[in-house]
Amino acid sequence: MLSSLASQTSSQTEPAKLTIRQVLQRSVMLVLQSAPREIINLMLLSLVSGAGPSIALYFGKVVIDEVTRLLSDDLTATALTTLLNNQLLLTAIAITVLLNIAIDSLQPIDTNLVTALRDRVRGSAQEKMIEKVSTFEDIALFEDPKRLNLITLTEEKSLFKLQEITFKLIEILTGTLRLVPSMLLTATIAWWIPLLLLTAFIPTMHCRLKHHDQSWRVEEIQASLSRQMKIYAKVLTEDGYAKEVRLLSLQPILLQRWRDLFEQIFQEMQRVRRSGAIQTMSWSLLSGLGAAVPYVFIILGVLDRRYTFGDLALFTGLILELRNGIFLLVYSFTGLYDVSLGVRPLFELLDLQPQILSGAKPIPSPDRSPQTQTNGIHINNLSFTYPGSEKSILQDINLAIAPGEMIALVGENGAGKTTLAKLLCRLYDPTEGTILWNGRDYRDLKLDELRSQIAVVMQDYARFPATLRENVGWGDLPQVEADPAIEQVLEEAGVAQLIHTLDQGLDTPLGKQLEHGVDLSGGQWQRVAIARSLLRSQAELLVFDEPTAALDPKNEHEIYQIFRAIAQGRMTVVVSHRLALAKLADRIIVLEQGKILEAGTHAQLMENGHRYCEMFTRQASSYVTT
Ligand SMILES: Nc1ncnc2c1ncn2[C@@H]1O[C@H](COP(=O)(O)OP(=O)(O)OP(=O)(O)O)[C@@H](O)[C@H]1O
Repeated sequence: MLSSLASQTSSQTEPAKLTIRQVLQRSVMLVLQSAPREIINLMLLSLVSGAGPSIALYFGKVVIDEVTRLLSDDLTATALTTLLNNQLLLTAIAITVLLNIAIDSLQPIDTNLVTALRDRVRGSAQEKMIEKVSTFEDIALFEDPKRLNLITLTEEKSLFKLQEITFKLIEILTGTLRLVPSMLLTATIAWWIPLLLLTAFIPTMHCRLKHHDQSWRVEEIQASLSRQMKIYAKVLTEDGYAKEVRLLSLQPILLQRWRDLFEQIFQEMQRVRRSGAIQTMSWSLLSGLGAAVPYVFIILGVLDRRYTFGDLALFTGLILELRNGIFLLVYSFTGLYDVSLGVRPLFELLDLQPQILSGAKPIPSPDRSPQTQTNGIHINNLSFTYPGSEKSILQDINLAIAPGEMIALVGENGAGKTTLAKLLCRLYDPTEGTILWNGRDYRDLKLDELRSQIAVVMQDYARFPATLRENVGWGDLPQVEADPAIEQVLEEAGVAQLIHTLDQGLDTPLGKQLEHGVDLSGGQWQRVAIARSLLRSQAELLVFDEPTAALDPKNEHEIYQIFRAIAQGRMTVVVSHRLALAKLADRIIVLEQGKILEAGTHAQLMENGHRYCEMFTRQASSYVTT
C-alpha cells in the first residue's frame, strides 16, 4: 500500500508532454522577453534582405529591356550620352546598385544582432533553468533518474536549440518576405509555376519532419546513456575522485566505459542520420525536376517570341529565387520542428512542481498553559519511503522532542537515522504520519520560517567554493559581514586559528577550484561546517548528523562540550556512531531497520542490557584495546 502511494504521488508531478505548438508559443514569448530590441531590428533587416533580391531582379529586367529597346533603335549619340539622357535606365540602375549595396552592407549589422540575440536568449533561458533547479524545494529532484534526464537534456540540448529557434524564426520571416514577391512575379508568367514548385517540395518536407521525430526519439532514449557518460567523465576529471582513481588505476576501465557509451550513442545517431539523408536526397530529386519544367517553358516562350530577353533574365532569376525561398522555408519549418522537440525539455523542467510545498502558517509560539502536551516536536506514526522507491525505510515512528531536549539517534548503518534527520529538516515529507512543531503540522508552516528555525550539520556537509567568511556567514546571511560573530563561532568550533594562518584571513578563498584557493583538511572543513550552523543562533532545532566523523578523538571531546553548551535550551538531534557523544544526550533512541528498538537515558539503556548496551560495550572495549 505504501509503495502504491509513493508511486502515485511521484506520478502526480510527472510533467505533461507539451505539444509542439505550445513549445513554440512559449519559446517565442521567451525570446521576445529576453531580447525585444534585437528582435525588432532583425525584423527590419529581414525586410530588406528578404524582399531586396526580387526587387533588384525586377529592375535588372527593366535595364535589360530598355537596353534591348535602345539597341533596336538607331543610336546617333554616344553610348554615354544615351545612358545619361535615359531617365528610366538611370533610375533602374541606381535602384539595383543601391539595393545590392544595402543588402551587402547590412550583413555585419545582421551578424552582430544575431550574436547579441543568441547570447541574450541563452543567458535568460539558463537563468530560468538554474533558478528553477536551485529553488525547487524537493530534494528528490536530484534522486529521480527521469528528472535528472530532463536536466541533462535541458543543459545539453534545449539551451542550444532555443537559440536556434530564434534563427529559424528569422529565417522563416526572411524566407516568406523573399518568397511572396518572387511568387507573385512568377505567377505572372504562369499561375501553375509557383504551385508546381511548392508541391514538389511537400515530400521532402514530410520526410524531414519524420526524420527529426526519429532523431529526437533516439536522443530522448539516449539521455540516460549520455548522463552515464557524464558521470564517468566527472569521475575521471574531477578532483574529488582524482586520488582514488589514480591509486586504484581506474582510468582504463572507466575511460573504456565512456568510449563504449559514446560509440553506442554515436552509432545509433549515425543510423538515423544516414537513413534520413538518403530519404531526403531521393525526394530532393523530385523537387529538382519540378524546377526544370518552368525553366524549359520560359525558354520555349522566348523562342516563340512571346517573351523578351529581359523576361528570360527575370524569369530564370525569379524561378531560382522562388526555389531558394521555398527551400529555405522548408528547411526552416522542418528545422523549427526539430528545435522545438529539443526545447521541450526546458519547458517541461520549468513546469515541474515540487511535492514539498510551503504552508501558509507562521511558526506557532510554545503554548504557555500548564500541562501542555503540544510544545516541542512530535513525530506521530511516521512511515517513509523514498520517492520512486518501493522499500519502506522508516515504519511507524513515534517520538517527542521536548523543548530544550537533546536526543541521540543511534543504530547500525542503514537503520534510517539520516533519513529521520532529513525529515525533521523537511527535506522530504513523511509518506504516512505527521511531524508537528509546537502542535502544528510541518506541512502547514511557512517553509522559509521553519527552515530558519533549524541549524544543520549534514553528514555530507557542503564545502562551498567561497571565502572562509562566506562558508561560515552563509549560515545566517545577515551576519555575513559581522566579523566578531563569525570569529566567535569559529572559536567555538575550535578553528579560530584559521583566521590567522590563512593569508587573507576571513576573505581567503577556500577550495582548490578557486583561484588562489586554499584547501582545508577534512577535520577543518567539518569544523567550518559546525561554525556555520552555530552562527544560526536563533535556531530552535539543531540537527547534527555525524558532526564529529572527521575529528580526531582528542578534539572530539572538546567538541562534545561545545555541543552540550550550544544545545542548552534548544531541541537537539544528534546522529552519531560515536556513543560517547550519544551518552551526552538526555535520551538515546536506538533505530533498527527503520523502527525504534529502544529509547531511554544512557544509564537506563545500559541497565536494560539490550542492543545499546551491546553496542556501547563493544565500542568501549575497542577504544581500550586500540
Ligand atoms: N535518496 C535515497 N533514495 C532511496 N533510498 C535511500 C536514499 N537515501 C538513503 N536511502 C536508503 O535508506 C536507508 C537508510 O539510510 P540512512 O542514510 O537513513 O541510514 P543511516 O542509519 O543514517 O545509515 P548510516 O549510519 O550508514 O549513515 C538505506 O537503506 C539507504 O539505502
